[in-house]
Amino acid sequence: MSGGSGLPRIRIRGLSKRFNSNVVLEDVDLDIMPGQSTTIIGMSGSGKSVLIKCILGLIKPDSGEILIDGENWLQLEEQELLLRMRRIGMLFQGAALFDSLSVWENVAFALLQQNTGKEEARERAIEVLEWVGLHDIADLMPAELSGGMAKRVGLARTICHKPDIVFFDEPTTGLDPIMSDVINRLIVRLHKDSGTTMLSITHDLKSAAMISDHIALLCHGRIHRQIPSSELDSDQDPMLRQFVEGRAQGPINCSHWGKKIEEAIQR
Ligand SMILES: Nc1ncnc2c1ncn2[C@@H]1O[C@H](COP(=O)(O)OP(=O)(O)OP(=O)(O)O)[C@@H](O)[C@H]1O
Repeated sequence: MSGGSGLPRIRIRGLSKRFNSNVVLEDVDLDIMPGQSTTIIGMSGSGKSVLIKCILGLIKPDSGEILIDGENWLQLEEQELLLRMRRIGMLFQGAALFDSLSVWENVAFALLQQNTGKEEARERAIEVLEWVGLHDIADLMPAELSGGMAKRVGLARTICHKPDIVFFDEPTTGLDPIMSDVINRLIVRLHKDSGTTMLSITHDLKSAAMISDHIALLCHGRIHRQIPSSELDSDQDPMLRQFVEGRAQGPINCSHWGKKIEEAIQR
């Protein structure tokens, strides 16, 4: 399904979410155009996961709009939302494979849910497993996989049903630098070959620069700055620089860490 020229595939307006007194998102605005790959970066606890969970309908925001191809998903009935979710792919941080299903059944999970025949689903699963370099493990169980293999199986599962929009939650967390590079390269290839719209969250700046064409800094509950990823090293915004250079001191308010830590880093 096309987003149409000029219309963002994902448009977020005034999105706010608090947990009791903890204000996590406060008036978040974000546009992602069709075929764009955007990565949200930000400190631990800045609300990156909460933002993605709001988009996926896993957390209900307090206010705001989430428009996908111009349609407000927050106003959809559950059944309608489930139908729309078929167009979405999601790679969770820990790959989140089902232990009781074989690798190919995990990969083809969305297809099997959509009543695709078993043989056709297995064929497609093996095709995407080949794409991630794992064609010979279709009948293994998740417990038999290494972390890097599980991540690649998770990636195969994310794209098996040919989604229009893909979300990546920390795609390289817990992987060694070489396996991280493999995953980054697969994501880049996916983006190049399919033109899928992508939204990722990560702490890994190398990964962010590689897999995305735009980078957005989530800070103090808002998208503070959005830049082309090619400008990550040259952009002079003080908060962005503090984050990129990994400095504890600077304009990003770290008060939620507690007074003791603040005092310690001032010394
Ligand atoms: N279900 C929840 N109930 C209460 N508080 C929550 C819930 N989910 C998240 N939070 C709080 O929201 C804030 C943002 O959490 P979130 O997981 O989105 O951060 P993050 O930017 O993804 O961090 P990290 O990079 O460490 O994964 C944190 O203060 C967290 O404690």
